[in-house]
Amino acid sequence: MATERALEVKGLRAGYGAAPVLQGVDMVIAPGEIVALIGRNGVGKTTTVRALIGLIRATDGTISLNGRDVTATSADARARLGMGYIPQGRDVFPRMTVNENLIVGELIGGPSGRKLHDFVFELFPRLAERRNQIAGTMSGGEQQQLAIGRALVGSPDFMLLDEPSEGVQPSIVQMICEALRKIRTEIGTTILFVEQNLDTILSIAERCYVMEKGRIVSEIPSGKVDAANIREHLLI
Ligand SMILES: Nc1ncnc2c1ncn2[C@@H]1O[C@H](COP(=O)(O)OP(=O)(O)OP(=O)(O)O)[C@@H](O)[C@H]1O
Repeated sequence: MATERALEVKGLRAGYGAAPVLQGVDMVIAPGEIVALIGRNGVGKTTTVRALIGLIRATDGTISLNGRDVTATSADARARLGMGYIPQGRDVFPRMTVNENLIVGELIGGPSGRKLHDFVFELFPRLAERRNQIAGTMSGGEQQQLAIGRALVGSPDFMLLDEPSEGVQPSIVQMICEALRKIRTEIGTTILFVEQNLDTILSIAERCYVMEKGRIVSEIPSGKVDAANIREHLLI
């Protein structure tokens, strides 16, 4: 039976070595929601995403994906259970072509990955034109599109993006926002993204979690996501 909780995080604590960063993070995201994680610099947004996908270990608390406790599983296992991750700074394979990057992503997605390969080219026609180009020679915006495409062909139920608009020119940011909306509408993917760019948040977030000092301190609910409510949480 489908769960009403794509992601449920309870009392999550994590950090780097002896330095705790997350001090008990709680969040619940419904299937198909698009949620922004916002907050000032250094409050722990990237650390939250890295703990959710399993790149750093939880020292306490639980993470459940579609009702299944994944707290103790590896990043690789979480990817196979449906978590797709687009890190800050893109991180595509720079010496491979666009096509080769997508084929590597398909290894996680299995048979449905191949169909999504074509969908990626529909979402991002620029990638279709440049399918044989070496990824490292493309612009930052094109590499961001490819990073999203590579995660998408892994056929994730749940996508996590860390500052997808960072270093990307505004016209491409709009295209990326449209693509994320389309991914949700056409495939039903749940999306959590860390973002500092007000326009991007206003364009796609249905709800926001506000983070301070390693905790979620408030939520901007659906219908209240506007510039006045968000701006105060974005200042450095
Ligand atoms: N690899 C690391 N080793 C040790 N401390 C780290 C490491 N990465 C981040 N930190 C520290 O963890 C805290 C939270 O950092 P994090 O990157 O999660 O914040 P953030 O909210 O994403 O900030 P920003 O908006 O600047 O990216 C900061 O104090 C940071 O210095």
